[in-house]
Order: sequence, then C-alpha cells, then structure tokens
Amino acid sequence: MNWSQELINSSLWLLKAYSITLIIALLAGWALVRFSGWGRQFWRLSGDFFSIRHNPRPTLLLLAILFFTLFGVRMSVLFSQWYNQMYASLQKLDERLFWVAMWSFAVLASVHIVRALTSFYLNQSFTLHWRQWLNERLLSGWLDKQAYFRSQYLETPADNPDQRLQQDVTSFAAMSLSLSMGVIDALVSTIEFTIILWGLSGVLNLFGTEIPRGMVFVVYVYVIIATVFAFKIGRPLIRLNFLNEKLNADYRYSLVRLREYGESVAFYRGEGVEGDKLRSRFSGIIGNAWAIVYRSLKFQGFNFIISQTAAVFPFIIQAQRFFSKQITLGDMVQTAQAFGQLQDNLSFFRSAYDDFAGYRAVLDRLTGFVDAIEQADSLPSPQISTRGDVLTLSALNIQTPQGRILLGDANLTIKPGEPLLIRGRSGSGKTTLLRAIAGLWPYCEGHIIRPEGRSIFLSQKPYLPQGTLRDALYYPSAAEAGDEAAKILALVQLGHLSSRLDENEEWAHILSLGEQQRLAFGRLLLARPQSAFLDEATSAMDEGLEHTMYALVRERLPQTVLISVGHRSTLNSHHAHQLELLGEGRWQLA
Ligand SMILES: Nc1ncnc2c1ncn2[C@@H]1O[C@H](COP(=O)(O)OP(=O)(O)OP(=O)(O)O)[C@@H](O)[C@H]1O
Repeated sequence: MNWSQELINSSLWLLKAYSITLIIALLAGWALVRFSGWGRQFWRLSGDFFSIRHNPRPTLLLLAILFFTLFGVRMSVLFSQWYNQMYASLQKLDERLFWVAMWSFAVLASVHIVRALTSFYLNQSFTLHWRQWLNERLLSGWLDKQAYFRSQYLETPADNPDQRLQQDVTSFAAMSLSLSMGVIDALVSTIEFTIILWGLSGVLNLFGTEIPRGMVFVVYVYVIIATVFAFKIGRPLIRLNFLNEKLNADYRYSLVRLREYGESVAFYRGEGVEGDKLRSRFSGIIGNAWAIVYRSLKFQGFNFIISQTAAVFPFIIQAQRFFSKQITLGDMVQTAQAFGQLQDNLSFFRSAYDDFAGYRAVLDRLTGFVDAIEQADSLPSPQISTRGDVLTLSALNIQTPQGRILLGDANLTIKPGEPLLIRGRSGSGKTTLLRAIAGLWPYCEGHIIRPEGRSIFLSQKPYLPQGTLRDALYYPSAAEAGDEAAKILALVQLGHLSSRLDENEEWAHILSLGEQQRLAFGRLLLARPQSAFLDEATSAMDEGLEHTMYALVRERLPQTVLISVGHRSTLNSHHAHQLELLGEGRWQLA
C-alpha cells in the first residue's frame, strides 16, 4: 500500500462522497418533510432543534457524524484491500510484502480505533443533547399551562404520558440517528462493495449460460431471496416483541397499584383476587415468551443456514477462476469479504424495515402527546384577574363537560374577615366552583377577580410531595431552615413530629388523614396567602380540632379572604356568609 498515495486517494474519495451524500441527504430530507406524513411528524417534533439561528451546535455535530460515518465506509474498503494484499503475499511466499502488510494493518487498525471511538462519542453526545432538548420541550409544554391536568378534559386524552416522556423521547432520538446514518452507511457501502466485487468478478458459467460479472448478480439474487424468506419467517417476531413490552408494562402497573393501594387491599384481605390477577398477567408474559422462543428458533435457524452458506458460497463461485490462475488468493479472500459486507449492507434494509415500524409508532405517540398539549392549551379558560383585596365573581356560569349547569349567573363579593361557606348536596358543584376560581375548570363563563398575592387551595386529601416533612410543610415554596416550622407544627397540634422534620419518608403513607389535614393548615399559616380555599379540609378531624384550626386561621390570618366547602353544621360558626348550591344552577346566599 502506497501510504502517501492512499492518503490523497482517501481524502479525495471522502470529499467527493461527503459532498454527494450531503446534497442527496438534504434533498431527500426536504422531500420527506414536504411529502410524507412521518417526515412532517418528525419535523414538527424536532425542526427547532436543527434551527441554526437558535443553536448551530446540533447541525455541526450532525455534519461531523456524517463525516465519520463515511470515513467508516472508507476504512472497510481499505481493510478489504488489505486482505487482498496480505493473502497475495502468503500465496507468493513474499515475506517482505507480508511484513509490509502487518505494518499497514497496525496503521489501519489505529486509525480505525480512533475513528470508531470518536464516532461513538459524537453519536452519544448528539443523541443525549437531542433527548435533553426534546424532553425539556415536552415537559415544559406538559407543565407550563397545566396540560398535565387540563388534558383530562379532552375527548381523547393522551394515555400513558409517563411512557411518552420517558421511553419514547429516548427511543426517538436514538432511532432517528441510527436509522438515518444506517441508511447512508448501508447505501454508500453497497455502492463501494459492488464496485469492488465488480472488479473481482469474471464471467460466470451458470448451467451453460455465460454471465459476465456474474458474481455481482449472484450476490444480489442470493441476498434478495434470503431477505424475502427471513422476512416471512421473522415477521411474527415484531408483533410478539411488541406484545412482550405491553404485557410486562401491564404486569408492572398491577404490581405498582398493589403497592399504592396496599392498605385497602390488606383490610379487604384481597390477596386472593390480586394474586389471581397478577398470576394471570404473568402467565400471559410467559406464554408470549415461549412463542418468542419457538419463533426465534426458526428465525435463527434460517439465519445460521444463510450465514454459514455465505461463508463458502463466494469461494465455490470463484474456485474455477482461482484454480485456472485467473485470480489470486488475495482476490479470492477479498471476494468473500466483499460478499459478506454486501450481504450485511443489503440485510440492513430488511431489519431497518422492522425498526421503522417501531419508529413510526414512537412518532405517532409523541405527536399525539404534542396534540394533547396543544388542545389542552386551547381549551377555554375562565377570565381571571387579580385586583385589590376582595374576591369577586361576576356573572359566573359553570357547567359540567356534558353541559349540565352547576352554577348560573353568580355575582358575589367576599371580603377579608368575612369567610364564606359553600354548601350543597353531593355532586352539586362545590368543588367545581373552587376549581373554576383556581382557573382549572375550562367549562365556565364570566369573570373572576381574585385578591392580589398568593392563593392557597387545600383539598380533603392534601398533597404531600416526596422528601422531608419540612418540604411538605413549605410546599410549593422551597423549604426554609430554622425553628419556625417546629413552632407551626406545635400550633397545629403536630408537636410530636417536630424532631422528624428533616427525615425523608413516604409521609403520605405514614401520617393519618387527620394529621395530613393539620399539616396542610400548617402550610396555610406559613404561606400567609391573600386568599385561601378549603375543600372539606377538616373532614377527618373531630369537632374540637376543627374548631382549633379555624380559630388559628382567623386569628393569624385576619386579612385573608377565606372560602370553605363543607357539610358539617359546626362549620357555620366560623363563616360570616353561606352560599347554598341548590342544583340546576340555582343558588342562594345567606
Ligand atoms: N372531570 C369531570 N368530568 C365530568 N364530570 C365531572 C368532572 N368533574 C366533576 N364532574 C361532575 O360535576 C359535578 C359536580 O362535581 P363536584 O365534585 O363539584 O361536586 P361536589 O359538590 O364537590 O360533590 P361532593 O360534596 O360529593 O364532594 C358532579 O356531577 C361530577 O360528576
């Protein structure tokens, strides 16, 4: 191998291949985005990531990855030539040439290792950045305008958002890159190795017919026939693997549910029913796994036959030309090697077809998720503004999603120091009125003016975040060090917990419901909001505790506009006014 010449040749080859591939890839990319449904889906998800104005880095990285992919193709061509040279030296018993070949290999292998590692690093770095970017885009869309909550009102809410955010985002980035670069690699390699094989092949005598360059045609026919059969035998595996994912996810979900509702199941002694369900789900997984095993036996069996035959096939075809001294041993070995490469590259398109079906499912799930976010954002929202220190409802109408009127034309003003109690029978719309005031209920018209400053909503089952008790007490603000938290705990009669303020526990499972409700009152006292909305927030307390909690709030937060929802008559004494929801939208203020 003439190194300086090879360096020039390879550089020129790379330059030419890079320019041609880049132009074709750009044109193909443009046509796919323009004319194919999935191309459009791809661009909708990630077009902004490739915006050079925003950030040129991803595009530059991609250009570098393309370069190293083509470099890889060139390296395999050089290795193929090396095989030829090496075996030629053995055939000629030329020791000098043999050692030259060994040194050449050292250089080639070193370049190959550096190239492969650089390529690996660039690929990983690009996929990680892409994944980070897409995760952030979807996560902020999901959180910012409360789509995670409001999307439940859509006709077709996005199922399993957790899977879409975690698994699909990961697969999208990795598969987009591996499929696109895989296609480029396979196409360029196919062209290169077809050229090599073309040069090595002579006239093939097949059943008395002479086919010039027959070897090249034979390899294509061989691979096409093998591909068709492999496709037919392997096809059921796609569905079985998909089913495997789904059955495992269902089993996991049932196990998580058992943990979540452990206490209720234990009280009911429901282990039998739960066990039956878990076992039946698990046996579904095992049944499917056996189907995969049997199908894989056939599939792998076929693949073994094909690959074992491919190992000797090119030798058989070239044998006659070798023994009649038309080609060297090097040519013979290079033929086998090029044959193998070509077979690999052409097989790529068969396996890519399967991957592509999975990729389209990922695209559908992710664009469905973006649709759900956009639709949730465009659901109507009540007009809410903040002004002064009173709460005003003007001409407020609230309906259910089905159009049943819950509150008709409500007009009222609530001042600090004059708390309002909302009453009404179950299902009359009390909680929904609070949701409307919080801006969470899309099905309402009218105007809501909330006092300026912070609002706090306490529900019957308070939300406790993961973390320490201190985090739970300050939620959603950041926890503060110091002994104010302990003082507040004592006030809400949770003094026995003050030594455990900084313990990381599943507090939602440890604290009783009454304790959780008192913790929520502590949160209210710490946050000192301008308005507070309490939805059956004392339902699990006895009347004495309820009295203490309300007395605390009224004494410590006299400037807070307070609205409660509740059924108990003991609540009356803590509220200056009562709003009674009478059904069909009628209401009465007392
Ligand atoms: N997401 C929803 N989709 C459809 N209907 C809903 C939804 N949320 C609430 N509703 C309906 O709206 C009505 C009012 O519900 P809401 O929870 O406000 O009642 P409530 O007065 O607070 O009842 P309770 O005293 O039992 O807590 C109910 O008929 C309920 O079924």
